[in-house]
Amino acid sequence: MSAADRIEKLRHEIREHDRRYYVDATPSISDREYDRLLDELKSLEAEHPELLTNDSPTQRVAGTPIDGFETVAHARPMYSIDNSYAADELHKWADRLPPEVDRFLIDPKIDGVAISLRYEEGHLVLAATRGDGQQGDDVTQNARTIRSIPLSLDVSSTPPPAVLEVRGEVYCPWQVFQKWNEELEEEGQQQLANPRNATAGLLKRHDTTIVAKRRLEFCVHGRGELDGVTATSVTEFYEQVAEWGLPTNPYARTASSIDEVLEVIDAFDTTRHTLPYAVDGMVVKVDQFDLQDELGFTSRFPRWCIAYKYAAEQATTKLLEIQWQVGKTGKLTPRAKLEPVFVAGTTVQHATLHNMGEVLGKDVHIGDTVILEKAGEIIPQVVEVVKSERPKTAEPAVAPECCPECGGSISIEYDKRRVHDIESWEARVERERKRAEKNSEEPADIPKPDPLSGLDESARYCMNPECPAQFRERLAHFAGRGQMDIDGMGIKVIEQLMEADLVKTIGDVFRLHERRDDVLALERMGTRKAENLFAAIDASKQRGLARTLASLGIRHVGSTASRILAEHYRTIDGLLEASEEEIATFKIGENESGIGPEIARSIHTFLHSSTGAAVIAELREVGVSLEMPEAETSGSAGTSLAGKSLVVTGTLTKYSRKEIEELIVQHGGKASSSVSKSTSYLVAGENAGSKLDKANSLGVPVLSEADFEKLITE
Ligand SMILES: NC(=O)c1ccc[n+]([C@@H]2O[C@H](COP(=O)([O-])OP(=O)(O)OC[C@H]3O[C@@H](n4cnc5c(N)ncnc54)[C@H](O)[C@@H]3O)[C@@H](O)[C@H]2O)c1
Ligand SMILES: [Zn+2]
Repeated sequence: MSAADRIEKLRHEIREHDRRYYVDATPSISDREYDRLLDELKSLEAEHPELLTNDSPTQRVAGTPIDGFETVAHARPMYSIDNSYAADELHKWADRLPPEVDRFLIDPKIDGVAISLRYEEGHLVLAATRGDGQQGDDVTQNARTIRSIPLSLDVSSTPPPAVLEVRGEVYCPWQVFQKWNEELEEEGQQQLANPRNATAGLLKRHDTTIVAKRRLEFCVHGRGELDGVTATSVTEFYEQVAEWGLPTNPYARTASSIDEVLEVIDAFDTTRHTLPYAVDGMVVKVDQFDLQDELGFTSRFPRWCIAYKYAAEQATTKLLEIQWQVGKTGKLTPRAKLEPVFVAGTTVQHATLHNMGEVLGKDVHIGDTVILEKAGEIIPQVVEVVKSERPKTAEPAVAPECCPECGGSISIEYDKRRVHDIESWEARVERERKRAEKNSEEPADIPKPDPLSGLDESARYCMNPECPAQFRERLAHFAGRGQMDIDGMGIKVIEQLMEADLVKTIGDVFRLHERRDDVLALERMGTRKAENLFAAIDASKQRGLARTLASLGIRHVGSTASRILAEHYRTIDGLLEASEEEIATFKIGENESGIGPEIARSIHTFLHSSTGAAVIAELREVGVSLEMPEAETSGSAGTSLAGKSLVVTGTLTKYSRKEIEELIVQHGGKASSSVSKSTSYLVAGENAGSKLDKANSLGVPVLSEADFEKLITE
């Protein structure tokens, strides 16, 4: 292949990865692999400067604004940061700086999403994502739900500047990330690769209540347009914004030479593993603003700033076997069994391979030497196969043609995007033909997508409804923590119960006490343990509709969806009467419920299938509660303000501005800064001024603090 062709191919591939990464938040390759492609392109372009074009991915900040959000131009562009992986790269960077630079600021590189916050006269007026660096998406409504982003600045010690634009990182703390992934797993959905994808995916959601639920955090790390800010260095700037109530990273340090910088970086490699959020490197900045301004920017990066990325911890080991595990929905997941190896603090013996498409894509053979990586991810990943070390006897991986546990038949799913591309091809060609005809042009060539192949396989399912492996996994889920919470019914006991033919259906669990002697006859059971088990089973009958639904392991119907459904329909009969369409479209106040067609189809199909009907009948018969207790509402504060837009003005006695605005959001409302016809209420405190006049003239209802409290406690 000629250099020109290779360059074109790389650019095409990189753009495709950029789209997956920045727009869809579902990357298909690791960052390391991506960086390798970009490096190859960079060096080819360096060898062939005549082929360099300014639309090359090496020449611009990647990312594009997303459909459905308003696009906003940044007052000052938002750049990416040049990366380095080794000490000598940092030295090289420092060698190019003017000699006056004698102070660096180093702060942790939190692995989240860059955002710009604009405060005018102390009030948050705009939150925007980086987008392509020149233009981003207006995500103000989503940003307002993040608790560490003040809606107005704290001006008790320093008055606010006319304009304060801070740049910073929105991120998803480990705890939130883990809980979220557990929920996805429970719902049989694809898990999130890392906290950064989680954050990126969430910020582009249109439903602020979903965003509010996940508790993202924010931390300042840079500046945009400023008017009336006196800081002359990053250090001073951080101090100043902290006074206004904006969070900065407590681990920011200064150093006066690159050697000192490297010491800070080294020391932090240990600390970072103890933090409640993901840190993948350190960012080194020239501290003084005047020197930063003098240095300026390249097309993609500031010259006064560089990121040092810690190497993801990797290890090399041998892949012994591929095991196919059957999940509760029948999904078969390939898992690599490995020669035990120590990586990032733990001994690893297994790594996930996700699906057959990925196994084929990585060309995994049994007996291969593989490189494992534990980057931000908790579960180690097989990054690549070392082909040069492949033994002659190595066998290519094959997917099972039937369920490895029950022999049941298999159904295969393919990458949805590819299926769509293929199915829509003719229509796209036709559309282009019509468009061209109208403009009397030649239609552009829309290449026919390749047919589906094994590489596109995204999942494999055992279709046998009586598959014992599926039942075992379903039962473990049913009895598990957060679902029916049946203490003493772990996987081992479940296996024993199934083996002794004591439990063949979920209803059997609740009839176990009728077979006391058989239960007592199980190995390692004993009277005490059995009594505890019976008591736990009995107690679980009162968990209520939401938890019972979630415990059934219906695809896409996890704890969140179950709670929303239970709160809306109150009883199983209410839910049984609802049509699929009704379930997909009912509203909470004026808001979307968050259920949507996919969940609706799944729950409706289940409830009206013979299996589903049988499960419900059994649960009723044994006395499991299938109602939502009256007193119980959702974990969030409530939905009394759902779909309402509120403006707060004047001085309040009980709440700060930030507190009341948080309350509004917690109760499902929107806190806006200006009164218009669409404002639902104006909450007015002492000395309310022009906003009160405007509300009165527009006929917007005005609430006192007490009225407001009544509204949210109703
Ligand atoms: N896997 C894929 O398909 C794929 C595709 C595209 C990009 N990527 C990856 O994305 C990365 C490029 O993304 P990028 O342009 O956002 O660059 P980056 O993540 O390497 O670094 C720049 C970002 O760091 C953030 N940051 C965090 N803490 C900071 C601090 N204290 N000070 C300043 N900034 C801080 C800012 O948001 C800034 O935008 C590369 O590592 C690449 O591997 C992967
Ligand atoms: Zn099976």
